Amino acid sequence: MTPATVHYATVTWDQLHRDARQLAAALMQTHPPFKGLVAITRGGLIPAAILARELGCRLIETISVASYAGEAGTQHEPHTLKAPEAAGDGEGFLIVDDLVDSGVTARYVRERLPKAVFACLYAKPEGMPFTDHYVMEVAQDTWVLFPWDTAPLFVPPLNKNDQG
Ligand SMILES: O=P(O)(O)OC[C@H]1O[C@H](OP(=O)(O)OP(=O)(O)O)[C@H](O)[C@@H]1O
Ligand SMILES: Nc1nc2[nH]cnc2c(=O)[nH]1
Ligand SMILES: [Mg+2]
Repeated sequence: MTPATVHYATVTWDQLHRDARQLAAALMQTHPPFKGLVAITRGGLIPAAILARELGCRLIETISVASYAGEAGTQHEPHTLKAPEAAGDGEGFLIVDDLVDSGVTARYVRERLPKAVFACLYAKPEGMPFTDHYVMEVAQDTWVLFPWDTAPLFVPPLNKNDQG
């Protein structure tokens, strides 16, 4: 994301659950049963839990990827904090993340699990080439606010004289 980001898209728990179930249905139609899932922490954890329940998968691996800024003007460089040992080269596994934005995280993980299928809930155009499945496209200049990023807040009424 660039500093020019101006739009936000709020995703509720209900919406996220519906989208994850829709993704599960699409995956069941297009792939044989998966041996297991690899959740990209942390954002992929809750989508992976919902998919695991729907797909009947009990083997859940994780890969923890952290990104840090490179030299000024260069793309951030991911590195692995925890490798997905149980997933081998990814054959028979489904990689799960919440979204692809620049695609840097997805590309990095796919290089390490070249035979795995990749799925996420939301995809921005730059990240789309790096995912096999997604549920909804989001504009590149939009920041997705997940339910775990937000909390309900009091909003004053438009009529400031009625603070009821
Ligand atoms: O396509 P990209 O530009 O790489 O962005 C997408 C990644 O960014 C977020 O994770 P983040 O690294 O912020 O960590 P988190 O999952 O722990 O919140 C999100 O969960 C994706 O994993
Ligand atoms: N929460 C959140 N994390 C991100 N990481 C990269 N893009 C996004 C986004 O749109 N929303
Ligand atoms: Mg993430």
